[in-house]
Amino acid sequence: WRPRPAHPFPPGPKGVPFLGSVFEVPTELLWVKLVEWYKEYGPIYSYTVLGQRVVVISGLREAGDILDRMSAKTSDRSRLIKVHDYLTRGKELGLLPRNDVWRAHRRAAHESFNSRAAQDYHLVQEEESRVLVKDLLNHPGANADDHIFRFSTSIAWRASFGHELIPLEGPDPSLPLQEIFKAIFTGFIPGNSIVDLFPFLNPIIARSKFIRRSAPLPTPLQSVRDCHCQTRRQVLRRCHCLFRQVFFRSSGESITRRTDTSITATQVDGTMAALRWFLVAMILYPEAALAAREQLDRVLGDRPPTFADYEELPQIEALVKELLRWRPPTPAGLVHMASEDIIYDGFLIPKGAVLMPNAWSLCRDPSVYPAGEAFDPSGFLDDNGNLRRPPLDTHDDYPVFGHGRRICVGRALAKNSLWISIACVLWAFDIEKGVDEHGVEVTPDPLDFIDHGVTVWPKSFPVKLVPRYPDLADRLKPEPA
Ligand code: HEM
Repeated sequence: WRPRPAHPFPPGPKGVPFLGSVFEVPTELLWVKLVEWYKEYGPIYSYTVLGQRVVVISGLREAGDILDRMSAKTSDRSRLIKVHDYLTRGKELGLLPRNDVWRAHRRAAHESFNSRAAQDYHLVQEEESRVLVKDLLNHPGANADDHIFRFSTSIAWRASFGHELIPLEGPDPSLPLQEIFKAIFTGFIPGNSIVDLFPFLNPIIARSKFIRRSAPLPTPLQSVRDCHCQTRRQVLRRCHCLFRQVFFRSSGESITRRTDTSITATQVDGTMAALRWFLVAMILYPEAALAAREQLDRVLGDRPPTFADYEELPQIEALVKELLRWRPPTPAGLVHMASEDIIYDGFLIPKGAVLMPNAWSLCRDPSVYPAGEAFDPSGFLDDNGNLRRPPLDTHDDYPVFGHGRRICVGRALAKNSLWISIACVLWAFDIEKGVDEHGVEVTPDPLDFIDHGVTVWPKSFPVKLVPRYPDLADRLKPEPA
């Protein structure tokens, strides 16, 4: 028996006794349901799944109040047993509870990826973007998704482990990661695993080798980790990467052993999703591509962009912001957990409640982003064509990277990867509709989503990239020093 709380829980769907909303919460495209409920219950609502209260936050002001300003009480993570205990064996930074181990990992990752440190990866990102353009030029038959995958994993691999560039055709040490990402991210969705729905089963599962063997991950995860361990010592001394930072400046080997694939998984998936949506947006909204291209041509003439051009190309940053707003790669956000009881707007958010920032709705908060469903980067620019001052609670107009003490630690690196690759592709190509195997032109459907667990991608579609310069390959060669 528990005393009736003095404050009510946030309103929301009632579900059925004991089970709550377990039958209403989908295991795929979760945010679609969250948006539907937002329209019915408002920016703060809650539901339960098997006794677990989930509070969904869909307004920027509310997210700022609860997840940023009350971060000391709202930056824990609920324990996802399947992913944390079995798939990643307690080595996923993003899943660690708010304890000293998490703080040490977070510090190490921050040292390596804060906005100043992220500049150390500029050369890698510029090189990778030129390789992306070159590959798109030389392999027009290959699926654009393959190029985007190569680009995203290669940067992640180099930034995290100091690896060499991963070629489009050739040995790719990151391949096992694809399988790992899918399994990890699927496990992130609340209610997606039996052991998380019925935690009392955990002791039985923990003792049963037979049941645990059905978890798909340990072998590839182990092999990827072993690969880092072998190459790490040789490459670390001559590269700039997260592991070097951690290995030589922080608490050493114990942390590197623990951090491994988690950081790579997050960055690859988010960047990949965003670049796929970029191609969709450029085909459906050619006027946005045109505005950015005019600025590129005016500032650069016919040479490819570099980070030195950053200040003079606000159109590109506006485009990146709009891309992440229009199609947030993680539309249901990543959940936090309340570590204390909180009273907010007269409602009780109880200790242990799962806090879910509904990124899809946050990115469409009408008080700040009136463009809603349309793709319009000009909303981020003032009358003089400069970036507008970001409104309160938007994290520089990037609400997509999360909140409070859990805010994405690699956001500077991610933004830079998107900025330089988008600038290079727009400078190099006209992006047009491709044709299917019957020669029929295909218009990508912006509402055809592929659920990849935490991230959501557009369904694969053909795209035609028309080089804007006959001597594009020559123009990509680095200038002689
Ligand atoms: C477009 C690309 C990316 C997107 C959309 C994205 C988004 C996110 C989001 C929504 C979170 C959860 C924040 C929260 O709990 O409030 C997160 C956490 C995290 N991100 Fe990213 N991210 C991206 C790229 C990256 C990159 C490039 C890195 C690493 C270099 C990275 C590393 C992490 C880590 C380690 C966490 C967990 C932080 C913690 O729990 O303390 N992410 N990211």
